[in-house]
Amino acid sequence: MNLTKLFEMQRVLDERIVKEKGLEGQDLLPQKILALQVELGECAQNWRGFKYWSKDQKPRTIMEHLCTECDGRGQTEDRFGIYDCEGCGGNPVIKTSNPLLEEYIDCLHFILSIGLVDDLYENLSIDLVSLKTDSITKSFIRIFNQIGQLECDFDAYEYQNLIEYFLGLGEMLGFTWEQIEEAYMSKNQTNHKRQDTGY
Ligand SMILES: O=c1ccn([C@H]2C[C@H](O)[C@@H](COP(=O)(O)OP(=O)(O)OP(=O)(O)O)O2)c(=O)[nH]1
Repeated sequence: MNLTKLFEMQRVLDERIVKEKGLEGQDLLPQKILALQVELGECAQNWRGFKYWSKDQKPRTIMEHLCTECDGRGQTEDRFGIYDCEGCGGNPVIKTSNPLLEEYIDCLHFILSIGLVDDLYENLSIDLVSLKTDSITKSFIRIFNQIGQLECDFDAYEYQNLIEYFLGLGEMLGFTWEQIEEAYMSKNQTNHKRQDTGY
């Protein structure tokens, strides 16, 4: 797991956002902390395993995106007959995505971004481990607590704990490091494209 490369990519993205939004010199740490809490909540929402009151506790790991030209029917119709849709050629599922992984990756962006504040990440120990608890629910709670703890004591010790519990959560959710890295690269690129198009 090479976090150095991800920190460098995150730095480029963050500096670009700050420049393009005219936020130079502003302390964005509170916003980043809250953004991480929100994304972590969205990640839990897509995991769903804590919803003991519901029959539907299945993680949202596959979402089908349907062709908009035929509204997912695969076919179009006119007065002469029914034809395969020109947009999708009759295969209306144009892509699938993994909402749970995507929310985890948004969290990773903000965790890296927080580590870049005051160069906190430079004091991380080289041997990062992944820390687990005895359930995914408790890992989510642990990470929420750890974010609060880091907000009180903004130091490398609390930051390292946050990363290590977050890495442990990724494993407990079934993600490999290769999957996480690839998804990070892809979302990082999307975030750049958003800046290109004035998001
Ligand atoms: O300084 C920043 C600010 C944002 N991001 C990234 C993190 C995350 O990948 C994305 C913001 O989250 P999301 O993609 O969910 O955007 P949103 O604007 O919150 O989405 P929505 O409009 O769906 O609420 O921007 C950074 O990397 N650095």
